[in-house]
Amino acid sequence: MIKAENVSKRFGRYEAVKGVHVHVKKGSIYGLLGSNGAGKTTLLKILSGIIQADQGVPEIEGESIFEMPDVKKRVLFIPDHPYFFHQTSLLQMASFYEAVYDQWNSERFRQLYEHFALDPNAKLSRMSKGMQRQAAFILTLSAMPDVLILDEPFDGLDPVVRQQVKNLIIQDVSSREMTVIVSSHNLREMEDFCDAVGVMHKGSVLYERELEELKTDISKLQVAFKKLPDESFLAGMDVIHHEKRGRVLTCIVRGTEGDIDRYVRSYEPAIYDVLPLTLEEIFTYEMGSVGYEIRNLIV
Ligand SMILES: Nc1ncnc2c1ncn2[C@@H]1O[C@H](COP(=O)(O)OP(=O)(O)OP(=O)(O)O)[C@@H](O)[C@H]1O
Repeated sequence: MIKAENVSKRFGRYEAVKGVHVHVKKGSIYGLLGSNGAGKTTLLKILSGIIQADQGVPEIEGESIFEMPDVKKRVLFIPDHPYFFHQTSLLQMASFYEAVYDQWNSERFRQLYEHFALDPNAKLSRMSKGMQRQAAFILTLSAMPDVLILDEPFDGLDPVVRQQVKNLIIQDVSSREMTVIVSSHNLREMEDFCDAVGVMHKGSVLYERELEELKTDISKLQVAFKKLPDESFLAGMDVIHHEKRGRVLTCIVRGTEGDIDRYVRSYEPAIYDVLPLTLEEIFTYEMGSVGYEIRNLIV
C-alpha cells in the first residue's frame, strides 16, 4: 500500500537518505528502527509528503503524496514534537482539523478527550508534554486517517496512557485497515506492536522483514564439545557474532533452524541449545554486522 523506491534526500552536501526502498502492507504496523541520525525522521517526513525527496516518489495506494492535498488528507503525521497553533485550545485545534480533514469524526473526538480527561478549553501550550502528546493523538485519531505516521510517538506518555494509545491504534488497524509507520528506539515495545520492521543505518534501509520471519531467521546457539572443533565449525555457518567462555561457545547465527540443527549435530556436541533472540538483540547484532560496534552483549 505504501511504496517508496530508490528514495534519496540531501541536506546540502550531506546525504541523509540514500536510495532507500520501503514497502508497507495496508492494514499493518511497520516499525522503522535505526541508529541515531540514521535518517528515520527524514524518511518519515518524505513519506508524509512534508518534504520532497531529491529522487524517488513515495506512493500511497499508487498515488504520489507530495503536494497532493487529496492524498495528504488521508495521511497524518505526529512528529517527535507535536505542533499546535499559538495560544489554541484542543477545541480550537479540532475546528481546524474538522475544516481540513474530510474524514473528521466529531463524536470520536468527544469520546477521546473525555476518555483521556483533557479539558478541551484549556490552552495546549499550558499542558504538560505528555498531555500535549495525548492531545496530538486525540486530534489525529479523530481525523480517521488511512495512514498514520508516527515519529517516536510514545515518549512522555505514562505506561497506562501508552497502552491505551497503542490499543486505540491497534483497534483502528484491525477494524478499518489503517496503516501505521512508527519510528522508535524502544525495541521491546516495537516487538509487541509491529507486524514488520525496517532497519536504517547511515541513510540506508539495511533490511525490511516481517517480524516473525526475522525472528526465525536468526538464532542464538549455545554449544559445548568434549573437544572443541577447529575453526571450520564456525566457518561452516553464517555467524554474526560469537564468544567462547570456558568450554561453552555462544554464537549468533543467521539461517533456518533445521539447517543449523543438522550442521551443529554433525559435530556431535556434548551440549546444544537454541535460544530465542529478542528484537533488541537481533537489532544489535545486525547493526554489529554492518560495523556498528558491539561488545560483550552475550549474557
Ligand atoms: N533540515 C536539515 N538540515 C540539515 N541536516 C539535516 C536536516 N534534517 C536532518 N538532517 C541530518 O540528517 C541526518 C538524519 O537525521 P534524522 O533526523 O532523519 O535521523 P533519525 O534517524 O531520525 O535520528 P534520531 O534517531 O537520532 O532521531 C542527521 O545527520 C541530521 O543531522
